Amino acid sequence: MTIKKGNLSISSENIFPIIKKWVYSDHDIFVRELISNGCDAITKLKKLDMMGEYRLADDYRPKIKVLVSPENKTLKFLDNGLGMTAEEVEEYITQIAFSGATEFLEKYKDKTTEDDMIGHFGLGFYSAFMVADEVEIHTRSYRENATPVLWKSTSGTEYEMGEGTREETGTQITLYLNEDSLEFANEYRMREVIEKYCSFMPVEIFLEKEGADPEYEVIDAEEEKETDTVIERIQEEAKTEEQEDENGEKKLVEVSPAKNQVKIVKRPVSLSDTAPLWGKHPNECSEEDYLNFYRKVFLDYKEPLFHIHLNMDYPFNLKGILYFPRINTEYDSIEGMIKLYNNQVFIADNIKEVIPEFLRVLKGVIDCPDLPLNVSRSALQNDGFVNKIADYITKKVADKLTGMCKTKREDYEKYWDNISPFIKFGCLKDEKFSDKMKDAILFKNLEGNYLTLKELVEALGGDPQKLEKEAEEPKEGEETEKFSISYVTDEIQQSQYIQMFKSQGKDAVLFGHNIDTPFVTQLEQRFPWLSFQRIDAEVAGDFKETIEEDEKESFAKLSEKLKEIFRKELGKEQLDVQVERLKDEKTASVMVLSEQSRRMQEMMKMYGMADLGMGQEGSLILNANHPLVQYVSKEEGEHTALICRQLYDLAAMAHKPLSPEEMTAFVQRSNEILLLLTQ
Ligand SMILES: Nc1ncnc2c1ncn2[C@@H]1O[C@H](COP(=O)(O)OP(=O)(O)OP(=O)(O)O)[C@@H](O)[C@H]1O
Repeated sequence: MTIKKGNLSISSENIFPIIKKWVYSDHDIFVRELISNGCDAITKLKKLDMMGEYRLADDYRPKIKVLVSPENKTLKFLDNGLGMTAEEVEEYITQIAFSGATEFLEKYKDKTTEDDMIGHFGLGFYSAFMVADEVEIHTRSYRENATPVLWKSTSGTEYEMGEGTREETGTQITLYLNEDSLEFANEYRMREVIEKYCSFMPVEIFLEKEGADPEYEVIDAEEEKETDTVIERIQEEAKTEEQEDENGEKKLVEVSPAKNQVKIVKRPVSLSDTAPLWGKHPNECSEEDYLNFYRKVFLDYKEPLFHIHLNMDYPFNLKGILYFPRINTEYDSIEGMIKLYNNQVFIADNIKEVIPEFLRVLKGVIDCPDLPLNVSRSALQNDGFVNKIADYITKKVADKLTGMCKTKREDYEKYWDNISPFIKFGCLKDEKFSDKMKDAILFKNLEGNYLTLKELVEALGGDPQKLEKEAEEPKEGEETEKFSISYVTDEIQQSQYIQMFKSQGKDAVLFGHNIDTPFVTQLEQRFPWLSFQRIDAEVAGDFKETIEEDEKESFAKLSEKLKEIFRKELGKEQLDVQVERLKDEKTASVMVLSEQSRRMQEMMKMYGMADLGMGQEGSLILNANHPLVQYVSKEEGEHTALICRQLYDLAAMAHKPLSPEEMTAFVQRSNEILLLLTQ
């Protein structure tokens, strides 16, 4: 073969700045490109064998080898795939690969953000020049009597091609690393990159350090395999020990039997699992398999709650496993990780176009060979096919959850506190998901039982049938009668109200997460006859005794008097004070804030306007049945001021935390009260 020289249609001045920019973001991606080329070459050779166009040797074992050499500053990728003839190198490498690079350059030269590229597919072989000053290809085609080829390029824009020396079918790509990329000649760094991109490639991948001393291991003779390189056969004699028996006589006892062992060259361990769990049928996978897979992929030793195995061939090909992680919301940030693969080749984490936002708190893997990955992100967003994938994933997750709620209710309830924040988030983000989930949203009541909305409405004496109907636009002037459901956001702070509820046989639900506020707003929009209010929003009618007609006048006077005294003693002229006769005799005072005002306050807090003094103070409700209130209502006594302030603080505390000054005053006053007891 004559030596051929050539020039590529791109110049180093225009391509390198772009390649370099690319290098800074995903500078390790060339590993994926070169290894997946090797995988493709192997797949093609196996196909030729299947079609009868080539005969694979009986002991053929497809494999990719990566050799690092820190001394020589080289990196080699070897595959036993189909190899290339000189014509093929000319066509595929010189023309296609390099023209691919030109096309890439054309496409991305005006793009400045990383976001515009996804997966970086399409640059393939050329990506080697991101890290190498010089690249060599030694290849030999599977064709009979094929001449080996050596191709090299020192600049990425000029090349030289001639006859090579490779004897076996397949390809070796050698990278002479540039000074900025020497890290890739480090075995540990290379292992990390291969594990990142190639952990599940369909071909075994072995990493070795060139020229390293071989490592050995000793195994039992019966474990020896034909493929092992035996260094030495070891016959170990039985070991004996002198021991005393129960009669005190010394005897020789065998402590380990005679063994036949073999010293072999350490068996190489593939860095890729060629048959990942997601590709198997769910029936073939045990819980243990799912758990081990989770640990291996996410290095998370907390057990996930449960998983969903996605497995479909039609209308598109998609497989994957999604795990619901156990989340300690107090300490962990809820950040999931969904790894996207294309035919077992890792593409990227958390691609937002494919994985619906609310599911990005999950951990999992998705393999979708049909995904168009060589297009820009903006194109992905508008791609109907990609949207369908996201819809499908959402639907599957909803199916699994609703199925579990129906058939494994006990488990589902156990998981509920953990999974409810993201399910609610999903409902807020995705109407279809919200629709599907409507009978699988649980509400925890004061007894700690979990009820669906239907069960809850029924338990509270409402009509669950009404939930079947979506909201109808209320007619003009029409007032819908509200069905009110009380909720608790802080069991400790609101314990006084809970106590009142319990004593009257009333129930409420527990909402412990920020997401609950927007979530109930959504529910109320959907069912305008439903209204949620915090347990301290009002003192409902059933907690009060009715004031008889003939008492009304004197009761009004009493109320007026108490209002005046309290306002004066507290120095709060605007304070709303209401006097009631509460059935719960233990309660002297409570604070209420209407649901509407509270939501308004929360909203202002969210927008950072809490300090503008627009927040409303609650209303102080006094129980005229309580002796302390009765004491205050009598002519001004010695302790009136003390009692007024203490009753106010006690009521306010159950509502919101006291300020530091208020707290100090409260503690001092409490001590004063205790002192009075001692006198
Ligand atoms: N190790 C190899 N063995 C045999 N052929 C190879 C090898 N590496 C590259 N080729 C040939 O060179 C061509 C160009 O490779 P390149 O990686 O640039 O693009 P690609 O693999 O076709 O596409 P992609 O952009 O998805 O990587 C390949 O299609 C293949 O025919």
